[in-house]
This record gives sequence, structure tokens and C-alpha cells, in this order.
Amino acid sequence: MSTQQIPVVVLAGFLGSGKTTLLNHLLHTSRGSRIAVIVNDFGSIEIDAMTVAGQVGSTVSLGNGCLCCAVDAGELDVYLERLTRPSARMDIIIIEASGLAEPAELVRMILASDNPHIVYGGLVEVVDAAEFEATRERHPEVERHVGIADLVVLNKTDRLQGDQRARLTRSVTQLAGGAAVVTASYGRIDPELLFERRPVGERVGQLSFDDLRDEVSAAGQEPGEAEAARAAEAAGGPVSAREAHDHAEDSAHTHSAYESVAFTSDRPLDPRRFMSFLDSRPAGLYRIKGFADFGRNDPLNRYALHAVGRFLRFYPEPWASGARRLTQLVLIGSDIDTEAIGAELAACVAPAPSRAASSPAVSRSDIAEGPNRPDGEGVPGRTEHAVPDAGALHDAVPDDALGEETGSEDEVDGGRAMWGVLRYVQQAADPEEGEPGSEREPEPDQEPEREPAVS
Ligand SMILES: Nc1nc2c(ncn2[C@@H]2O[C@H](COP(=O)(O)OP(=O)(O)OP(=O)(O)O)[C@@H](O)[C@H]2O)c(=O)[nH]1
Repeated sequence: MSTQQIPVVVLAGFLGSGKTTLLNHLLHTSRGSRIAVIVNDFGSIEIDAMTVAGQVGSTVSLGNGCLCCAVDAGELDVYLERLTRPSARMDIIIIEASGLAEPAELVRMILASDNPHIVYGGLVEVVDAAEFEATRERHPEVERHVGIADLVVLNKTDRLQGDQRARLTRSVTQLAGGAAVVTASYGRIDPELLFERRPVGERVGQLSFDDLRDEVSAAGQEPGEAEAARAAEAAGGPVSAREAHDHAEDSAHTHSAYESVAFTSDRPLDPRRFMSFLDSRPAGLYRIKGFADFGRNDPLNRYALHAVGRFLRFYPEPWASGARRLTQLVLIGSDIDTEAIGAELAACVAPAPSRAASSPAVSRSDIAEGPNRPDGEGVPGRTEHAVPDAGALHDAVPDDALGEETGSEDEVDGGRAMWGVLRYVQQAADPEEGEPGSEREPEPDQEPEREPAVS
């Protein structure tokens, strides 16, 4: 049996900080290293899992809430077992945590795993340079997350001016307490920063079992659990991940304040209505991600969508041939009226060409059969609101409530309907990842910068 242990790196960071972007950068620049990825989405539609560009069979998804609390730790063990089989020939396993996960819990799950083929490879914390100050005001615990990281990636520095960047780098470096801090744009870090990371001596990265005990009790863990971990450690035996995690249903985690809405529609969105929804989105709705189908307004492309705080971008990408044309969105926020958001989204669905032919945009069975996992019930600190029948909800909205300029599948509008969307499109200039190359943030009140690309 091979004695080589595969490092397991935890990739954490607040909602929208750029974890998936960094992961895709690593996958594109790994030069032959085989990277296994375990993705943990907060929303029930696994958007992150869909956007990670790993090798076939090397990406697995742990959906349904934050890995640190909600996912059955046994499921993680099963995936780790699968990914560490010699036939998989993996060099490194990266776990992308949900943007609301408690990183110390995740690290502890890895340390507690009794899989002999893995070794904890460090905690990488991605920080959104543009949002960090506001985020730490709302969630002071992010300072602690930075403090326990082995590597802090200060990402999105392209969105800061030189002096702001220097100030933030100083303050994050202080919080990082000696751990390396690298600045990055679009997560473009040197992969060697991760691939060479190994635990040194008794310590495991920045965190030892003792540190973790302290960290976790600071985060509200029951003391008995820490004792169990310490006792098991003293006895030389690992605590099973499940055992170690059973008491983690505390309320100190960031995600206890957040709720998510999952929206799926097999009828296209009306671009104007959707933009008006986005332009007036409530302040608490911090993160939106997914894919929008604008039907005949652009039959060739689906529009990947990312909103982080007030930041909004669309990334058109050609539909894969034979792909089912769906809009799939996950919306995450705190203090949000999930029912109202669901209804507003339903009202963004373009009317069917004729009422007689109209059918519900999403049936319950569509959701059950699709990539969704509407099994969020009982997840601690998290409420998942699927919008089960967007078509029916839409039909319940009076037409005059939808405004005059709604447009429809029949009224493609010479492309003008798409102008609002195109204001937030950035051309992919980076052949490496199809990411935006130049960074210019359109102001919401800015005029469209380019002619619409659709007819
Ligand atoms: N300007 C700028 N945008 C970035 C950078 N890195 C990522 N983004 C954008 O930020 C948005 C969110 O990026 P993701 O990689 O999906 O963030 P995430 O941390 O995986 O998001 P969650 O999984 O929802 O927590 C996307 O629109 C990215 O293109 C960067 O360095 N600069």
C-alpha cells in the first residue's frame, strides 16, 4: 500500500470573494498536477459545482448547506476515500467551502478524518479586497478566519486604488498574524503556494489540535466536544469526523443569519424585468449567482451572473449543444423577504407566446429531476426557499403589474431589451480562463458602453 498522503487544502472566504475563480485558475495552471475538488454550495442549486472546470471524475459536490454544519460528515469521508484511491492518482484535494462556512470547523473535520491517505494541507482564506471592510463590520468573525489561515489571498485588488490597496494589505497582514498574505486579481496566485504546502512537525499549518479546540470553542462549540477531541488526540486516535461534528449546530456561524432562495425556470427571463429586479434588489441580498436564459433575446448564449454586494456582472457563454435551456439562480442574503424575492423573480419570466400554450415554467418534478437538491429541511441555521412553480406564480401576477415595457418572447425588440444586461457584460479578454481582463466597473447609472451584440 502506498504510504504517500495527499494534502487536503481548505479554500475558504466570504460570499463572492473569488474562491471558485481562484480554483479555476489553479485547475488551468496546474501543469499536470492532478487536483481533486470537493465543492460545497450554500444554495440547493449547485452553481459552484457547475462552474468548476476540473477533470472528469475529479470534482465532487457536497451541496445542501455549509459543509461545516449541515453536510453529513460521513459523506465527506466517502468522497475522501474515493478521491484518495491510488487509481485516482490525485496530487492534492481542495475543498471549496461555502462562502458562509466556519473554516475552523472544516479544518477540524479534516484533522479528525481517519482516512490514512490524507494529510491536512492548510487553510487558504480568500479575501475580497473591495468588500472586506464592510464585511468585517457586519461579520467581525471574518477577522478570526483570516487569523487562522495559512495563506491569505487578498483578491480583487484590481478594484482598489494604490493607497487603498496598501492600507488594506497592511491591515490584513496584521490580522493574518504571520501567515503569508498574497495579493491577487482573479485569484491568479502561483499554484506552488498550495502544492508545496505540507504540515511541519507537530503543527498542522497555522492550526494545531489545541488551536482548533480554542478556535471552535470561541465559535460556540460545546466544551465536551473539545474534550473528546483532546482525549482522542492524547490517546493517539483520531476522532471520527462525524463524532467530532455532531455538536456543531451552534448559532455563532455566519450562516445562521443568512437565507437563500433557489430559482429555476425553463421559460426565459424577460431582460428588462430582470434588470429592474436586479437594480432594485434589497441591500441584504448580498450574493446572486447562476445562469440566466434570455430566450430569443439571445438564443446563442446563456448569461452567467454574479452579484456580490452592489457589484454585478454578466458573462455570456455559448449554450452547450443539446443543453436544456434553464435559468438557475441562487440568491443569498440576510434580512431578506424570501417569498417576495421568489414572487419578484417569477414576475421576471417572459410571458409564454400564448396563454393557451403556456405551461408552468418549472414543475415540481422539474426540480426533483434537475440538478437541484431541494433537501434543505432541517439544516441548522439555514433556510432554503425553492421557488417551485415560477410559471404559476408568474401567471398569478396581473399583466398590468408587470409594466408597459416588459417585452416578451414575441417582442424581441430589435435587441434594445438587452441593453440593460449588456451594461454589465465584460468581454472575456483572458484566454486562460475566459475571465475579464480589464477591470472597469460600470456605475449603475452609466449609459450602455457598447452596441448590443444581439439582434
Ligand atoms: N474585479 C474582480 N472580480 C473578481 C475577482 N475575482 C473574482 N471576481 C468576480 O467575483 C465574482 C464572484 O467570484 P466567485 O469566484 O464566484 O466567488 P466565490 O467566492 O466562489 O463565491 P461564493 O461561492 O458564492 O462564495 C465573479 O463575478 C468573479 O468574476 C477579482 O480579482 N477582481
